[in-house]
Amino acid sequence: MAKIKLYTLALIRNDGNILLGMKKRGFGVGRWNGFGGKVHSDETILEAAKRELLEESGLTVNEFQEAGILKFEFLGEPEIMEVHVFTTNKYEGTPTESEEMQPKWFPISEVPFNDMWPDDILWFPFLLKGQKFSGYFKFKGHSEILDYTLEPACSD
Ligand SMILES: CCc1c(NC2CC2)nc(N)nc1N1CCCCC1
Repeated sequence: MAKIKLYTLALIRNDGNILLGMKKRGFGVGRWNGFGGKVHSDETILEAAKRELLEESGLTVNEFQEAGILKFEFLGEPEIMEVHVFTTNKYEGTPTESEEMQPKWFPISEVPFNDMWPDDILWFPFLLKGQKFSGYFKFKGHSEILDYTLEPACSD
């Protein structure tokens, strides 16, 4: 039976810009991404999203918008990664480099998809339009999408 592991991913907006972080080590190193990570057993998904964002970027967020849910399967691996994606333009603090991430603001028109996870270019349009989405991706390794589904999701 596939084991589902919960993750968070937060994308911070500021007018026409979006905050991304260059991953400095570990899973996804060398790629720009939102801020997030594993949900611990003693916290809610929202608490994890806030904690990971603060740890990785120095920003404090009290109000997240649910943007969507992404499920990832990797060929040959039993674990399904379920990523809860959040967005907000209400935050406090200044983006600060952490051990994990080097943050940088990008104009929406200049999102560096070539240096991001390959799925991102597919679901970012939903996020940028404020249209909730639900996606499932089957990967071979960390760069090849074998197949996927992606659709608008109803709010509740
Ligand atoms: C689940 C991996 C992943 C991803 N796709 C990967 C090919 C499967 N895309 C994006 N943007 N973020 C991802 N993570 C966000 C939560 C922390 C871990 C990395």
